[in-house]
Amino acid sequence: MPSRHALDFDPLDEALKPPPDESDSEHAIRLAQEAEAKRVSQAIDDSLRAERQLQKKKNVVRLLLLGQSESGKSTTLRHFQRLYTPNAFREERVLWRSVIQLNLVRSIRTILDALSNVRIQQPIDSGGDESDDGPNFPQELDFLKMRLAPLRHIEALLIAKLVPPNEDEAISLPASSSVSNYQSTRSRSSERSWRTQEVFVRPTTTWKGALAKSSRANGRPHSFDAVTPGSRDEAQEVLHSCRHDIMTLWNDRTVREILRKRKIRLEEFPGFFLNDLERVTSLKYTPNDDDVLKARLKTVGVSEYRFEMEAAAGRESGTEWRIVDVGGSRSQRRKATWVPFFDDVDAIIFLAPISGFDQVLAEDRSVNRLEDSVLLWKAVCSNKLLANVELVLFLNKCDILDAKLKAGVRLSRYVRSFSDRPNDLETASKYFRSKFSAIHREYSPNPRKFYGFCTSVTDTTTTAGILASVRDMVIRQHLKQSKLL
Ligand SMILES: Nc1nc2c(ncn2[C@@H]2O[C@H](COP(=O)(O)OP(=O)(O)OP(=O)(O)O)[C@@H](O)[C@H]2O)c(=O)[nH]1
Ligand SMILES: [Mg+2]
Repeated sequence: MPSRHALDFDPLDEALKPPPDESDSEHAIRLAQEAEAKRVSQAIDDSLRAERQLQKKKNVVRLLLLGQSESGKSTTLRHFQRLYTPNAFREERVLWRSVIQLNLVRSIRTILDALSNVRIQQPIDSGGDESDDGPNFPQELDFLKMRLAPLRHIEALLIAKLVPPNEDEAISLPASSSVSNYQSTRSRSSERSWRTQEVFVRPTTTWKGALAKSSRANGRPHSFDAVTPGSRDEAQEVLHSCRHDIMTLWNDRTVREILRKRKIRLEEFPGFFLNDLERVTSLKYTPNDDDVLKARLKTVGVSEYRFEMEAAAGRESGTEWRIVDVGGSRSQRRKATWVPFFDDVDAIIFLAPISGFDQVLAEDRSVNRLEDSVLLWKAVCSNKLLANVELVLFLNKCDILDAKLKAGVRLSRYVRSFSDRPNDLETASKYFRSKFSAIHREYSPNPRKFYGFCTSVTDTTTTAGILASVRDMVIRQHLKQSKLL
């Protein structure tokens, strides 16, 4: 058993103990020395912490996605996920089924509402050609509408599934609009009321998690089973049972003619799946990569996606990427939302959907989409906080621009300065590129290189190559900035 003396004795205490005969002045000197030693130790700790933070900063690449609503920011983010964290992307694909179902249901409602307004106002004809099945159509339409009525219930069900219960405003934001499309319908409030609703989710509410939870709440054993292929999914069952009627509606010549007359080009709407009906309404449907890129879910707030490239190698290994995706509608662009992310960003991908030259903003129907993009680009180029940030411009939705021009829409009608140039994709995209490049040159506070790409970010093949070039450029810029730190 240790002696009492051994337990009480602490050699460290003994060594640090003030000498028994310490004078007052020696006592004061000793206290001052101890305080100085504490200060030095604190300074070393602080410097080590700062060094660690700097190191951390050096290993984080920050990329910000900017552009107006529906410009393709979230789609570009999903592309990054698909390319650089393919396993995680593949695992989450199945969760997009509900979004795609909702996109489809909304397209069907667009058609039905467009038809009901025609019917109220005048008997349906097919462009003045009275010989067609026009006169019988209203009655057939009524039957079709009746048979498609369960889709309303499905829509409510899907919204409840995607949006958390306390998110009242989650369906109250406006949807896509084309100038000519809405000119003729502006006064019809009933038609507008539903079309001006777009489902959005806040990244912070993690809708993917909400989906998983909702299936648990239904008493099912597996968290993702509501969306697991082969399992029971009420929305999918209803869509499957309505598929013939949906096809009849979408493929009807008179319906197409009415949509054409109303200048409702559904194919150009975000979240368009009517051309994939057979596949998307099948009971075993699981979204593929293209479907996930085509699905539309508006962003409200800010979402940050962090990842280390799964195939990271060499100088990139250990580098964490943080891609920030913001909501692009006007209410989302307030300083408080966007500007905090300008701070230590390495590069910005700015998306300008050049197909929007004949469309107005969903949130402000007095503003042309192209004009809005140009003004936003000017503001980003001239922003002093971003003076040393590389700007990458995606002139996006080139596929839609191409289709529009091929369909005979004349660019010069909306963009006078385009004048009598050939009305084709190549000429138009070159023209826009030179305009955006001139703004970049003129408004950048310091000279910087212009990176401009014509993109269709829903196209997996072409976008993969472009994102690889962007990735290399961003890494170079990041290394340059790190050296300056
Ligand atoms: N055809 C085509 N569709 C595109 C293209 N880029 C994006 N889309 C579609 O346009 C819709 C809107 O894209 P998002 O990526 O959600 O737009 P966003 O910029 O994130 O919009 P907010 O979240 O409202 O700010 C989606 O349905 C996309 O699939 C493109 O180049 N071509
Ligand atoms: Mg978005």
